[in-house]
Amino acid sequence: MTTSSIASPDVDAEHEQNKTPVSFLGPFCTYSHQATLLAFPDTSKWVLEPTSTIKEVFDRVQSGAAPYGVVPFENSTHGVVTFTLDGLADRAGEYPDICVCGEIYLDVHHFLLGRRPPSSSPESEQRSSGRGGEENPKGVPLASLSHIRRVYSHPQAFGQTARFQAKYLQPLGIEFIDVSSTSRAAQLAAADPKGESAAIASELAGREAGLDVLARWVEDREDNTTRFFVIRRKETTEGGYPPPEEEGKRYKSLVSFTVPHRQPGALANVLDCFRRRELNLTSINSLPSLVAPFQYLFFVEFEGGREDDHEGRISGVLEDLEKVAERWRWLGSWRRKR
Ligand SMILES: O=C(O)C(=O)C[C@]1(C(=O)O)C=C[C@@H](O)C=C1
Repeated sequence: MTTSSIASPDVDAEHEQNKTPVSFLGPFCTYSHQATLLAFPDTSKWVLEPTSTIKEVFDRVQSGAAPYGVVPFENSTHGVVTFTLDGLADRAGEYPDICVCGEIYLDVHHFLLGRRPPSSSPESEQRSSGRGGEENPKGVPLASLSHIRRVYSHPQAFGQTARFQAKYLQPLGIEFIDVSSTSRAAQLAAADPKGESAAIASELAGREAGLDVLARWVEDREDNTTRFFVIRRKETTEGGYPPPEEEGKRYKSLVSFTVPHRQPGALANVLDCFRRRELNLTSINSLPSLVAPFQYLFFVEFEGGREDDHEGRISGVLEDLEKVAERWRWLGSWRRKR
């Protein structure tokens, strides 16, 4: 993917009107943008609309302003993305019509981006051996960082690069500043006239902002991957997502529920419904229910979908849930990608 193909979409207004909007956390070149392009690659059909927050993606999908949205759900290194879990939890009743209809996996490699120190030239860049031992090493600074005073990034990206920060940034007394996305972080670093700011963001975001690469592949693990959900309003078929596919017909589904708080074994009873129907669980998450302190809303994701429920196991488990959960909500099923 080149920066020009991703960051300078076709802006012919008349053309855009005939396309179906898809919302994602912007500005352009965020990881969310890159994931959105994987699921909605046909730019003659979809218009990709950046938002400032993940909440705004939920807002636009619920209101119908955008039939689809793409939101990061979990990262293989740092875990669940709480902003997205918040939207799916819908504890204020704002998103009654939102469900999940797809998933996307994106390999995430973070870069430290900023301005090279004034005295440095590419030739004088440090060439010490990093991961892999190649000429342009991974996970180590490529130039002195002594002029950097602050680093901007999204909290998830900070969480995925803790080892690099501890080894190379914290000893310099650098300040870490959370911002709404990694591309926003790159913009803020680029706007610093003194060149004392850096960002942890994608290579694309750095190129788009005109920043130098100060270190590449600074994530704690090379297999760092983020899984995104495609969300839509229930019943939306606009634009025909997901496209019909020959393969990949296996499904996953998501439900949320609360359990009677004072009843011993109440959570085990719900999980047992899935065991008895031989439905394999793929993730479990929880958030405070906000009904009373220390009561939780749970999310269970499992293999199988309403679309391929030939043996009635999904409809069966939902009937069982009705009996043992206090409240529950169907959040959708989609074709699994891995
Ligand atoms: O800031 C971005 O680039 C995003 O798209 C957000 C986000 C996230 O919230 O997980 C997406 C993927 C990476 O895990 C880091 C950040």
